[in-house]
Amino acid sequence: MSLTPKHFTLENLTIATGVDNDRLLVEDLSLQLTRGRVLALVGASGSGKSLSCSAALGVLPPGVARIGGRILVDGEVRPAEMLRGRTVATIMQNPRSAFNPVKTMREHVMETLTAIGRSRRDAEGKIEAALREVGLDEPEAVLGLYPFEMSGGMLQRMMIAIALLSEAPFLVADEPTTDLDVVVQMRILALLEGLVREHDLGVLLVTHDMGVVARLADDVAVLDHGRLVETASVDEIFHRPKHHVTRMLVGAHLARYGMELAE
Ligand SMILES: Nc1ncnc2c1ncn2[C@@H]1O[C@H](COP(=O)(O)OP(=O)(O)OP(=O)(O)O)[C@@H](O)[C@H]1O
Repeated sequence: MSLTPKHFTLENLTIATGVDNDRLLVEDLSLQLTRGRVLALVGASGSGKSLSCSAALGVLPPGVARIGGRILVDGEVRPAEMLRGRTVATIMQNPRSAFNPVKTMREHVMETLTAIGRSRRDAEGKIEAALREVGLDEPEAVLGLYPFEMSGGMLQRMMIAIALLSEAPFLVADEPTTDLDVVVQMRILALLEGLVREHDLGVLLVTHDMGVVARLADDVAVLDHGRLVETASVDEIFHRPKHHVTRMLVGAHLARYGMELAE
């Protein structure tokens, strides 16, 4: 595998649960992330977006298993667990639940770096720069804070800073702005947009918000009941949606602005 991989691929992923894994939750899903591009994964609640992310990160919940498919980096098959944190970083929906309430930000940063086998000495000089880059302007003070001393927006910035420090070329962002108020949402989206460009990140962005898709995504994959029903550029998805689920998602978004989909 090259040191700076270009592609992260989920190939024919099938995820199941139940006795003998007889209930399929995600079926034959193939997606490809490319450096410098944002792929939005959209679909109704329960369509399998989060489980697909978890499978990509090798962290499926107990009782749920990947029963088919593989993960490739630049065409080479890799175990998801080996990639997590090193090749693929993650930011999640509820930043508060992602942090241990009795640990400071510095402890979180150090733990993450240790977990992915990065030298602390190498990273030490980069920590303050990473915090500044995500808009945490007083890094020394922030590193001494506990989660309860920080707002949701600050915690999300911190989670993004930790992802940056891992220097992973790919990022899985599962509903990264859902729990934030609208003003903070806009700021976090602008931050992510800049970081994708600056660090040439390949991003899988899970969202139910087509406004976020319009703002950040280059490409869109639409899931319905665990199956991929449409993949296209963001422009195609908004102007020429084909599948009825895509049409419904885009139509619902336009309706918020008093507009309708052209027939
Ligand atoms: N731990 C679990 N055990 C069994 N079934 C699960 C588990 N987690 C999720 N599921 C089921 O898998 C399907 C997909 O769930 P998933 O959370 O991936 O959907 P989603 O598209 O992310 O939904 P949302 O937008 O509501 O987060 C759903 O039918 C859900 O009930």
